[in-house]
Amino acid sequence: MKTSGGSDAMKRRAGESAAAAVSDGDVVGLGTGSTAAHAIRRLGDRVDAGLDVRGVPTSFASRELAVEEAIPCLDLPDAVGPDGPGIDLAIDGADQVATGGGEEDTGSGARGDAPVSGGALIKGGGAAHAREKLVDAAADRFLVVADPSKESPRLDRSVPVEVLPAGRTAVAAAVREAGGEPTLRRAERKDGPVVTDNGNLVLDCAFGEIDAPASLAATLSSIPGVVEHGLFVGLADEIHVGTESGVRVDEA
Ligand SMILES: O=C[C@H](O)[C@H](O)[C@H](O)COP(=O)(O)O
Repeated sequence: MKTSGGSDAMKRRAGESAAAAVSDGDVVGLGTGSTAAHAIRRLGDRVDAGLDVRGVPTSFASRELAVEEAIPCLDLPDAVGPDGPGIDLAIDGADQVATGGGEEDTGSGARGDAPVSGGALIKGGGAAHAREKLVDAAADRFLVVADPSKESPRLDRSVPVEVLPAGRTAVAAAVREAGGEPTLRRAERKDGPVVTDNGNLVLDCAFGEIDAPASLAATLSSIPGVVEHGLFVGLADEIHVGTESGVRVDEA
């Protein structure tokens, strides 16, 4: 599984804190990335100890880890279909977490019409954001797990945008039109681009400081050829931040 910056001990504290919020009988969205992996491993320990849960993986990698941990899995369509149990909570990492400020705006991706300030996220460093957004948005509660290196008053990292392969030049042009600079994500250990679990490509789009994440989310969602983007606005309920000495839990 991909790892990123930040101390692994802090990521582990965050993951374990979120895993502790899972109750017997829950259906749990299993996020992707090095921080969510700690939550999945702790859930695996709890399953070993007799906890009855079912996981809904957000990627090939999180499914592999869940299988390794003997966590029974459900596919998303079965979990949220008419006869499905739904998803009680999702636990997922983030590449950047807004700690506050920004315009109060709403748009595509926001849950309800709550004003947006802190808690907006950039996700997709592992190119898993399309399925992550489906699972995280479907959950009754979405717990973000992070270390302090992810926190920022304003979002300013590049926004991953998953695109249909045939749409990549048209989407890139539309992103430039919207003030962004798109870069096709290239694979590190193969010649050529990163191909997502869904068979698509990723454009990492630099917009500088993002003052109005919901407005930008709506703009990106409206571009033909965009499958999903990594701005998660109005979705997070709690942020579990692992620190040097423990865990801080913030309401989003
Ligand atoms: O596509 C990947 C996901 O959005 C990850 O949750 C995100 O990149 C954070 O990963 P990590 O916990 O490894 O920093």
